[in-house]
Order: sequence, then C-alpha cells, then structure tokens
Amino acid sequence: MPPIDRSHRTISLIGMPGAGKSTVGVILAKRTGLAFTDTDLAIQVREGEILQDIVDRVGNPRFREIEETVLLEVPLDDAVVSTGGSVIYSDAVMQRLRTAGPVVFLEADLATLEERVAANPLRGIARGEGQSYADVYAERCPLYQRYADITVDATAGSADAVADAIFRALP
Ligand SMILES: Nc1ncnc2c1ncn2[C@@H]1O[C@H](COP(=O)(O)OP(=O)(O)O)[C@@H](O)[C@H]1O
Ligand SMILES: O=C(O)C1=C[C@@H](OP(=O)(O)O)[C@@H](O)[C@H](O)C1
Ligand SMILES: [Mg+2]
Repeated sequence: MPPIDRSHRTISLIGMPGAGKSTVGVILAKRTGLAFTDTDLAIQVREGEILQDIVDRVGNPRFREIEETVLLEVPLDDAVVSTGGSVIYSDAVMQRLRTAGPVVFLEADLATLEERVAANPLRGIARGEGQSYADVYAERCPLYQRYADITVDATAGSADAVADAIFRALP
C-alpha cells in the first residue's frame, strides 16, 4: 500500500462501539505511515481513569462534555483518529474532524455489534437511562450517516480487510 495522499492527512473513524474503530485505526495508521490517535485514550489520560469508570462516575451528559473538550483540543495533524462512539453528539467536534480530512463511518449490523460488545462487558457506552444498545444504535445511525464522507462495511471481513476498504475508498 503506497503512502497516503498528502491532501488527506487526517482520517477520522466514527461508528458504534464494537464497530472496530480502534482496531482498524491502528492498522490503517501502520499501513499509511500516519500517526495514530485513539481519542478514548486521550480522555483516559486526561482524567486519570479508564473509560468505564469515568462514565460510571460522572454520568452520560458530563462524559460527553469531557469528550467534547478533549476532541476540540486533540492534535489532528497527519493522523488516523479513532474516535469514541458518542463523538457524533458534538457538531463542533464533527466540523473540526471534517475540516482536518475525511470522516469514515464504520457501518456494521446490530447483531454483529451486540456480539462484539457482549464479548467485553467492561466496555463503556455513554447512553441515556434505560436505553438499550439497540436504542442507541437507532438514535445514532442517522448521525453517523450525516457526518460521514465515506462509509465502509465493518461487518464482513477482518479488521485488515476493513482497513484496506477504507484505503481504497479514500478520494
Ligand atoms: N472486522 C472485524 N472483525 C471481527 N472482529 C472485529 C473486527 N473489528 C473489530 N473487531 C473486534 O471487535 C471488538 C471491538 O473492536 P474495537 O476496535 O474496540 O471497536 P470500537 O473502537 O469501534 O469500539 C474487538 O474485540 C475487536 O477485536
Ligand atoms: O459510544 C459510546 O458511548 C462510547 C464508546 C467508547 O468508545 P468506543 O466507541 O471506541 O468503544 C468510549 O468513548 C465511551 O466508553 C463511550
Ligand atoms: Mg475504540
């Protein structure tokens, strides 16, 4: 795979928890020579706590404020940026990401996502009181679609195959 076109230096990955943003992002970074940023790790380092504990301690609305603050500050130069699934609730953040380069939606079906998330029950999801994963999926899908420059299928195929599909879809 050749080095990334310099006019598309920052590639942001969005999608539901379990879509593979973190897994695919680092593969894409290795293959393109771009840096890699997982914004969840930036949040964890800033707060000195792991994601699930932050979400449990501060609750959903406050977590989204913290996430927005971090994502408005995180450097975006020459990087693949794997975001957290709730990033699409901030229009300001999404405009910032889109200005930096293409935003890629990792689209996956509900059953696959639920299976992946269930395999790690400690994964944090910032959701409203009483909301199921399916409710969150239904609420967010239109937002992922709204902000996506590119949509790739993240259900079928390995994480490597998804990274390849993103690379091929870059303009
Ligand atoms: N294309 C894929 N096929 C199968 N499993 C995958 C794929 N992409 C990611 N996974 C697995 O799904 C889980 C969630 O992946 P992760 O990258 O953490 O997703 P996200 O960052 O979008 O929440 C991990 O266990 C990962 O190994
Ligand atoms: O979608 C969400 O509500 C969240 C997704 C997580 O990241 P991943 O999408 O990488 O799992 C993390 O940001 C946080 O626990 C909240
Ligand atoms: Mg992730």
